Amino acid sequence: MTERLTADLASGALAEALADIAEDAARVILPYWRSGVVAEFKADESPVTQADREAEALILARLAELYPDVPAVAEEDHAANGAAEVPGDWFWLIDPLDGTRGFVEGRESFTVNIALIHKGAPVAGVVTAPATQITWRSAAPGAGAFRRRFGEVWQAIRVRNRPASPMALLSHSMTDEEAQRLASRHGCVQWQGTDSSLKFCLIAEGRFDAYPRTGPTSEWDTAAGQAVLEAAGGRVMAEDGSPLRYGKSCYANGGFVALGG
Ligand SMILES: Nc1ncnc2c1ncn2[C@@H]1O[C@H](COP(=O)(O)O)[C@@H](OP(=O)(O)O)[C@H]1O
Ligand SMILES: [Mg+2]
Repeated sequence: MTERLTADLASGALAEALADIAEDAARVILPYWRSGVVAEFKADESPVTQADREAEALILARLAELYPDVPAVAEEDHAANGAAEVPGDWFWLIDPLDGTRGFVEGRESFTVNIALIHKGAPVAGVVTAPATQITWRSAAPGAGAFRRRFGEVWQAIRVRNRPASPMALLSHSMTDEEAQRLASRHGCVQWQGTDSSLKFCLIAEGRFDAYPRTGPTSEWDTAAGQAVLEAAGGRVMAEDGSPLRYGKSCYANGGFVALGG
């Protein structure tokens, strides 16, 4: 069933195909940005917009066309139809618009996220930032990570060695006091608040060093970012110090820390 999938994963063609799909989803999202888009609120009180739904529909249709046998777990489908059983060894994890709150408020830091999971590990992933038109992706296993501006050539990226004054990225969803405490717990004197999975990508390209998170996230919020960061030489650890894994109960993550070099 997965012969073509595994061949494309091994050659890097899969990650490139995911990048094209995520950029097309970004083109669906962009007209809604800073255009008075209205958020509705889901049962868990998180916001959703027409842009989230249209982008997810595009991604699901394109993945089904390319790899019809691979099941998909996507944020908005999950919210509308409830928790599906965790699929088999291979599945997609999709967040069509991560950072919806910032998107609605007109900030730049929102992303499209597609990851391939194999036996609990994110083995390929792509994150696209529609507002700045930048995409980050994994490659063939062991072949690093890349970023490009839409329409330009791919550039290799890598985490930086931990500097003397490491810098943390944190969710906006905490007070300054909480953020300061969390950053210093991970040896960082400076920190910056940033929405969405962009945090993983900024560490992957060597501009920041740590992204600690204590509050809840869902697996589709982190899987693609983790795939990019790991491919760039970083890691994402659950609270017990082991790599963050996927296909957990209700697709819910506990705390974690993402680290560069
Ligand atoms: N209580 C909660 N449970 C699960 N996920 C939560 C959550 N509060 C926030 N999140 C997730 O955190 C994401 C935002 O992260 P950040 O604060 O780093 O920008 C949201 O993504 P969406 O915007 O896709 O809903 C949402 O999924
Ligand atoms: Mg999200």
